Amino acid sequence: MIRIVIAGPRGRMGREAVSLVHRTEHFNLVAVVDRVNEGKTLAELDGFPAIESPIFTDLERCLQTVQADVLIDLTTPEVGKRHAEVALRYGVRPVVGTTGFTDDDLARLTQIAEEKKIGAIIAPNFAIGAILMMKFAQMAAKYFPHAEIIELHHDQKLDAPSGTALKTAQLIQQVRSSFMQGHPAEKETIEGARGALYDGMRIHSVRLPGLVAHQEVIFGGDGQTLTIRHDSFNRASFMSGVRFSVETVMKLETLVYGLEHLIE
Ligand SMILES: NC(=O)C1=CN([C@@H]2O[C@H](COP(=O)(O)OP(=O)(O)OC[C@H]3O[C@@H](n4cnc5c(N)ncnc54)[C@H](O)[C@@H]3O)[C@@H](O)[C@H]2O)C=CC1
Ligand SMILES: O=C(O)C1=N[C@H](C(=O)O)C[C@H](O)C1
Repeated sequence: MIRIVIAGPRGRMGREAVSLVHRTEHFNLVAVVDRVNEGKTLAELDGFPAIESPIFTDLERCLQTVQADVLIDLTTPEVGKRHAEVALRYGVRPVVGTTGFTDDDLARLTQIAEEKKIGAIIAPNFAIGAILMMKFAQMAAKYFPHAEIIELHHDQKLDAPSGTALKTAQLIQQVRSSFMQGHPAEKETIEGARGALYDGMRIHSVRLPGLVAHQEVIFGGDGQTLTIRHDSFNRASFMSGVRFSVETVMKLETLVYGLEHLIE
């Protein structure tokens, strides 16, 4: 039995994760961390099954009160960073889906995980199709070094570019020489027209109601283009990756950033 705390249970992802943990026989939801509702149980909140998991508004107090193995964090960038650090310090393995972490954040958390010799997973995307899309993009970049990333998300998303787009850009960067794409003399007549710049390649972020989570990587070569696209149409698409991460983090002794390191 893996004892789990979920932070952000009332969010779009958090609700799916509560349902996943509830229906998985060897998972036990020992508590949740919410912004409000201290002292209640999940069962008292609208739209949740009859789960008696206590609600805390502070992760430290939660981990001082309940015994947990894994923290699933699905909150906001600032909260997610703080939660991952607190969990590691309490010997609880973080599985973080929250995006918006910088390289410095990842380095600090990696150091703590190594000091504590416990596993942690920070996964910018839990959907298997998105992980394959990133892997295929990295393969393609060896042959097509000119790439632009277009990520498209719902308009309630806080961070831009998405964690997935940043991860994709890093994977492409690893297999191509650094260079600036486009015409050396190009000028934006409206600021931002060419998107964000990551090591010479452009990332474009679309935010619209109706979208969930989508990404296209377009590669250009001599007389041809190649487009690799992934679409998540609902948040259930992320849940097999959350389940896999919870099971896998129990066997790790360091921090892994991205599920592409864990799937064959
Ligand atoms: N890795 C992946 O596959 C995926 C990652 N995400 C990421 O997960 C995060 C959450 O996304 P959504 O569920 O769409 O957002 P959301 O806005 O629906 O949910 C966030 C929840 O966090 C809660 N929260 C805020 N501060 C808190 C605190 N101090 N303690 C406890 N809870 C707190 C909010 O009340 C809210 O319920 C985002 O960073 C998003 O980018 C989203 C989808 C997939
Ligand atoms: O906020 C979201 O919705 C998503 N966030 C993650 C990201 O930033 O890449 C994963 C997925 O794209 C959905």
